[in-house]
Amino acid sequence: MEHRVMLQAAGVDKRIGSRLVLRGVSLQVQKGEFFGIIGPNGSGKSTLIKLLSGVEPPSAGEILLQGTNLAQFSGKQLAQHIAVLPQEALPPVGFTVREVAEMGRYPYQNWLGEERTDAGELIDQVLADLDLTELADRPVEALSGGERQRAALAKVTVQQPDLLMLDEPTTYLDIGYQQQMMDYVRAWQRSAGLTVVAVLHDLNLAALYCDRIMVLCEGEVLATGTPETIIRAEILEQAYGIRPTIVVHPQRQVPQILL
Ligand SMILES: Nc1ncnc2c1ncn2[C@@H]1O[C@H](COP(=O)(O)OP(=O)(O)OP(=O)(O)O)[C@@H](O)[C@H]1O
Repeated sequence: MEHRVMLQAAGVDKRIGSRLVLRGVSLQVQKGEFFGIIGPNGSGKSTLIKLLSGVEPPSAGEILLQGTNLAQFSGKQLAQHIAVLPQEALPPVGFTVREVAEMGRYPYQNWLGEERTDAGELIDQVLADLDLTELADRPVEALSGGERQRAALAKVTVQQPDLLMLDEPTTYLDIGYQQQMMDYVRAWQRSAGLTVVAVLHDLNLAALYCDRIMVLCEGEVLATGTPETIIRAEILEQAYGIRPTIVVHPQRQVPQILL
């Protein structure tokens, strides 16, 4: 059956020790949507990404991927659908850029590490698209932060997921690389109908790239909506305790904040 909803969470709680870190979180991400999650430090964003990607189970509630509970997928099956680009996208040391990209094929390989189709061409293409051809044989520990982030992006691209999750993907990047990375993900979203769920700290980036944004605050959903409805002084004051000035981006017509 064709599902228009890619990912759904219903009444999700997460308890860590004696603390309820997430409380009654519900969300629906449509296929092909760019969905942002924002919120102050410690509000539960990374924890939510762990649950949404199936790394950890919720303590209550359920999470469905195209209508099927995440708990019903094996790790390898899940990896054919969902790729996660973590905050510290530092691929393991001792591997070359090409080897790191090849790891993205893991969900399609049998226990001997063999794949039914040859992914060599795909890997070459992705390395070229990300400007990594020249660096393909370089060990990842000999890369700059921005290059390493591109190597990590190559790996998740080669994984060919339907759903890409980003946890603060631009944390260690300068503004040039931040924009490059977000543009790359958006181009992929538009060309392949990729669904994106991204935790973003930068509210201006969130407003520029997300179709909808959810605000998490102390483990609960404060609001969900388009950038225009979310990036507003009242909501940001409630979430972050600041009252920024909001202006409209002169070219893109989305809200941007000034501190
Ligand atoms: N393994 C753990 N043990 C105990 N507490 C934890 C653990 N993981 C997370 N927490 C707590 O859960 C809360 C939410 O953490 P989480 O990392 O999800 O927040 P976040 O919104 O991603 O924060 P940040 O923006 O700072 O990355 C925090 O109070 C954190 O201290």
